[in-house]
Amino acid sequence: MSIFQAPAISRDLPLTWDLFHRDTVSLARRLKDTGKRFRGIVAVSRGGLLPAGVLSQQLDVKLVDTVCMSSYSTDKKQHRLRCLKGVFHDGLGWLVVDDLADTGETIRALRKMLPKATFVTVYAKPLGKPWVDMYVKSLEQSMWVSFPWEREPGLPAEATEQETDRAREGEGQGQRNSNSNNNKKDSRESDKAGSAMEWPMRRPVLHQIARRVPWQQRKRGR
Ligand SMILES: O=P(O)(O)OC[C@H]1O[C@H](OP(=O)(O)OP(=O)(O)O)[C@H](O)[C@@H]1O
Repeated sequence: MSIFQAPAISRDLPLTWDLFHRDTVSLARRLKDTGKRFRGIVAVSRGGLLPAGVLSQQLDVKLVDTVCMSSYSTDKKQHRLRCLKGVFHDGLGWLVVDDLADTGETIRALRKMLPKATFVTVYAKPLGKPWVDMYVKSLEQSMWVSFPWEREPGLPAEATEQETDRAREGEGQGQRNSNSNNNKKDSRESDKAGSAMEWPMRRPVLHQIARRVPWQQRKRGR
């Protein structure tokens, strides 16, 4: 497994719904220009759910499935990528959609599951680009992308993760955690113990890939 170097956070990219929508429609137009028709779309949950909805409309593809990926920290400070729900075909004729290819680890893992699929993302960073067939916008590796669905309605695009958490929890419950890295890590570790890990009941976990990137160095600059 590759070891990725630490990208320094230089600036954030706060995306609005409108900009995300326009970028995803651009992706759809480029896909249409290829003349390729897709029998179905696989959204990479969670970030791929939103672009998949837009592409489903734009490309008039009504068959939509998901693969559900989760990454979490281990005691050895490694990061593992786990497939909570996969699909059981080779991807022929399918379009796999995610919001962002950051280190490329997610798409790289999914290419093993769906070797014949076409992989697209709306945004791609340098380490992620080699793993996708098409993307719309290139981002610096150090950028932290704040997607609109990760914030609360009414908060500005520049809202921090802490501001989003406070808005979700309401007044009086105190600040959950002053460190946004820990916020995400906590939620991922709770994923590890959650009931979603029970899927699929009678099949082995499809992909367990060691993530050797220290959390602070990981995608979106978090
Ligand atoms: O190229 P990579 O380094 O693998 O990063 C890209 C992945 O990271 C994000 O998901 P995240 O792990 O934040 O999970 P989420 O979509 O459930 O929030 C994004 O939606 C991609 O799936």
